[in-house]
Amino acid sequence: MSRLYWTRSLASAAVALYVYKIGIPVVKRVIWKDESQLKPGRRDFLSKDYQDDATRAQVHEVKKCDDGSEVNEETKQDYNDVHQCAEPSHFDSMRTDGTTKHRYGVDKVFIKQLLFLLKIMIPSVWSPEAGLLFLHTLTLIARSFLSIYVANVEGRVVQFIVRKDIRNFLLMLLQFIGVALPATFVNSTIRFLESRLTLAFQSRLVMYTYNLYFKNQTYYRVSNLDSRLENADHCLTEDISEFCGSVAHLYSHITKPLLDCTIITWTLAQMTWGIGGSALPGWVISTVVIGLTGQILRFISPNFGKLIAENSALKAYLRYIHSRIIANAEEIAFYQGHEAEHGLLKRAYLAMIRHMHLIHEKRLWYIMIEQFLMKYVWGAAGLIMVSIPLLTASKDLSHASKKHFTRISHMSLIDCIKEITELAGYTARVTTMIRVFRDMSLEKYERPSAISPRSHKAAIDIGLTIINGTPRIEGLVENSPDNTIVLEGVPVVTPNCDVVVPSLTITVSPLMHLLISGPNGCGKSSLFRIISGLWPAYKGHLRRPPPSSLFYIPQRPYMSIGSLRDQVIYPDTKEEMERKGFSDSDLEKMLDLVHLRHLVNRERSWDAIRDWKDVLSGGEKQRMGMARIFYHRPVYALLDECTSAVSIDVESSIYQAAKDIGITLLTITHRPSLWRFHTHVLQFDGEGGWRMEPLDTSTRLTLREEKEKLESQLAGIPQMQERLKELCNVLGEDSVLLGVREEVPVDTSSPSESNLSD
Ligand SMILES: Nc1ncnc2c1ncn2[C@@H]1O[C@H](COP(=O)(O)OP(=O)(O)OP(=O)(O)O)[C@@H](O)[C@H]1O
Repeated sequence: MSRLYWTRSLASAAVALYVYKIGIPVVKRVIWKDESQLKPGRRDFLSKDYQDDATRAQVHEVKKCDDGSEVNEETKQDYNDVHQCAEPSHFDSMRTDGTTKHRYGVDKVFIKQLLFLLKIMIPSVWSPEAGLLFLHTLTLIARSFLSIYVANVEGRVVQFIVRKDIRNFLLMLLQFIGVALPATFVNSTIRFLESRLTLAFQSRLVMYTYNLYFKNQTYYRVSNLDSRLENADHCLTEDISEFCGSVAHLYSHITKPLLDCTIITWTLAQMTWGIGGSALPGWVISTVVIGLTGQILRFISPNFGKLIAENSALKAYLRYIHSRIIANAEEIAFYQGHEAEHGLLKRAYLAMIRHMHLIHEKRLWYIMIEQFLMKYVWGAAGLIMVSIPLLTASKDLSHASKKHFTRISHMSLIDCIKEITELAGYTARVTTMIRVFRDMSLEKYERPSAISPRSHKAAIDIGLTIINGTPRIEGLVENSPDNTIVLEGVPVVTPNCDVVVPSLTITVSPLMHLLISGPNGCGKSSLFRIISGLWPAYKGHLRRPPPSSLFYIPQRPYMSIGSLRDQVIYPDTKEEMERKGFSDSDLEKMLDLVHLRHLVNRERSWDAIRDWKDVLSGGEKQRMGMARIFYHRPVYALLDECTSAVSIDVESSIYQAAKDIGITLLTITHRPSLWRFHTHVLQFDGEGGWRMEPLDTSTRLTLREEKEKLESQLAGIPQMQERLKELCNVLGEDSVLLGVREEVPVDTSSPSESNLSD
C-alpha cells in the first residue's frame, strides 16, 4: 500500500513539474510576447556588466594608412548580395543589450543567410569542396544501405536461433562479422570526410573574410568608427570555425535520417505489398506524427540560436580581456594593477559561466521533452505502424521485416531541430560580420550608443545630418594631381560625433614644412587621420596625394613581428626592398642617420628575430620609426610627436637629414627646438578655432609674447578671486562670478577693517 502511495505521489509530482515547465513559458510568451521581459535579473548581466565592459573595449589606436578607400564595383555587388540576405532587423537583434525582439529561429532570413554563406564555401560545382561533398554523400548513402543489410542479417540470425538451425546460424554470424569490415570503414570515412569538409569550408570563409578585413582599412574602422562588432578577431576565428563545423556535421546528421527514412519506407512498402497489406496507413501515421511532434518541439524549443550568439559574444569578450593583459603586462605590473585586471577578468568569466548555466538548464528541459516525444510517442506510433500491415495482411511477415518496422521509430530527424537553431546563431554572427566589413568599405558606420545630446546638437549646428548615431558623409574627397594637401571647410569630427573643429581650410604644398600645435585634444592627430583617410571628411572638400606619398609616424611606433631588417622597411618585405634597389648596407646608412647603427653590431645579423617591442627602448623605437621615412622617402612625413623620447641633438640631426632629402615635414610637437625646421605654423586654440601663417622670426616672437601675456593674466586670477570673496563677505553681498557667498567671520577689531571702512 505504502509503495503504491509513494509511486503515485512521485508520478504526480513529476507530471505537475512537467506541466509547469511546459505551461509557464507558453503562458508567459502569450502574455508578454517577448522573452526579453522575462527574468530581468538573469538578463541583467548581459545588458549591464557585459555592455559596460564592452563599451570600454573600444580601442583608440592610430594605424598606418594603407591603400585608398575607393569602393569598386565588385564590392558594391557583394554588398547588395549580403544586404539582401541580411535584413537590418535581424542584425540589430545580434546586440546583447536585451532589446531584441527577433528570434534566431529557422526562418526566411536564416535560409537566405545560409545560402549566401554556402555560395562562398562552395563557389562552383567543380570546386574541391563540391567534390568532397559528393564523396561524403556517396558514403552516407552507402551507410544507409549497409544499415538495411545489417538489419536483414540480424533478423535472419534470430530466425535461425528460433528454428535451432545451428549451421545457418553460424553462417549468418560469419556474414554479420564480415559486413562489419565495410561498415566500420564507411563510418570512419564519414567522420574523416566531415572533418575535411569542415576545414575546406573554414578555409574558404576565412580567406574571404580576411580579404574584406584588410581592404580599405576595415580592421581600423570596424573598431574605431563603428560599434556593431565588438570583437572582430573572435568572429574571424571561433565563430567561423563553429559555423563550418556545425554545417558539415548537420549535413551528415540530416542526410542519414532522410536517407534512412526514404530507404526504409520504400522497403517497408514493398514488404507490406508483398504480404498483401496496405502501406498507406503507415505513411499517413508517420507523416502526421513527425509533423505534429516537430511542431510541438519547435514551439517549446528555447531560442538556442540567440543563446549561442550571446555565448559567442561573451567568450569573445573574455578572450579580449586576456589578450589585453598579455599585451600590456609591463604597464599593469608597474601600476600594480593586478587587482583591477583580476576583477575585470573574473567578471567577464562569471558572465560567460552564468550564461552557460542558463543554456544547460534550458537544454535539460528541452531534451526531456524531446526524449519523451521521440522515444515514447514515436515508439508508440512505430508499434501502430507495425501492427496495421500485420493485422491487415493476407500472409505472415518475417521477423526481419518486423525489425524494419521498428527501426522507423529510431530516426533522429527531429533531433536536428536543436542543432539547426544553434546553427542559426552562428550563421547570424558570421553574416553580420561580413555585412559590417562591407559597410566599412562603403563608409557606412553605425554607433548609436556613442553620441551624446550635446554632440548631436553641435553636429546639427555645423550642418551635419545624423543617421544611426553617425553623421552622414557629405565631403568630397579627391586625389591631388600636384601632391598638394587641400582642406576646404572640412570639419574635424570624432567617431563619437564630437565636433573638435567646425571648419578647417588649409593648403599645404610640397616643401612647405608645417608645424602643428595647440592644447591636448584640440584635434592635431585627428587632422592626420582625416588626411590619411582613417576618418571621413563629413563636409567640405578634401584633396590629398595618393597614400604612397604620405607616411605617418606615431608617438609609439609599431614594431612588427620579424627580423631587424623588417623593422626598418616595414611594411615592405625583403623581396620588395630588393625590387626597390635597396641593400642591407643602404639600411645600415639609414640606421646611422637615426643613430642606431650599433643595433646591427649588437644583433650581429639583419635576420635576427626578436620581440622588438620589448627589446628596444622607447627612444630606440622612436628612432627606428624615423629610420622608416629614410627608407620609404614619402613626399610628406606626418610626424605625431614621434621624437618626444629622443634627445634634442639627435632629433635635430634627424629632422635636418629628412629635409635634406626633400621630405616635407608635417609635425605635431610641443618642443620649441623643432620650430626652426618648419616654414609654417597651424595653431589650434582648443575651442574649435585655428590660425595658419608663415613661421618666421616675427611670428615666433608674436606667439611667444601672446603666450607670456596669457600666462601673466591667468596667473593673477586666483588672487583676484580671493580678493573678490573678501569683498563679498565684507559687503554682505553675493557675486555673479562666485555664486553663493561664503560666510567668513569678520574680525571687527582688526586694523584692516578700519582701513576698509575708511
Ligand atoms: N577613436 C576615437 N574615438 C572617439 N574620440 C576620439 C578618438 N580619437 C580621438 N578622439 C577624441 O578626439 C579629440 C581630438 O583628439 P586628437 O587625438 O586629435 O587630439 P590631439 O590634439 O592630437 O591631442 P594630444 O596633443 O593630446 O595628442 C579628443 O577629444 C579625443 O578624445
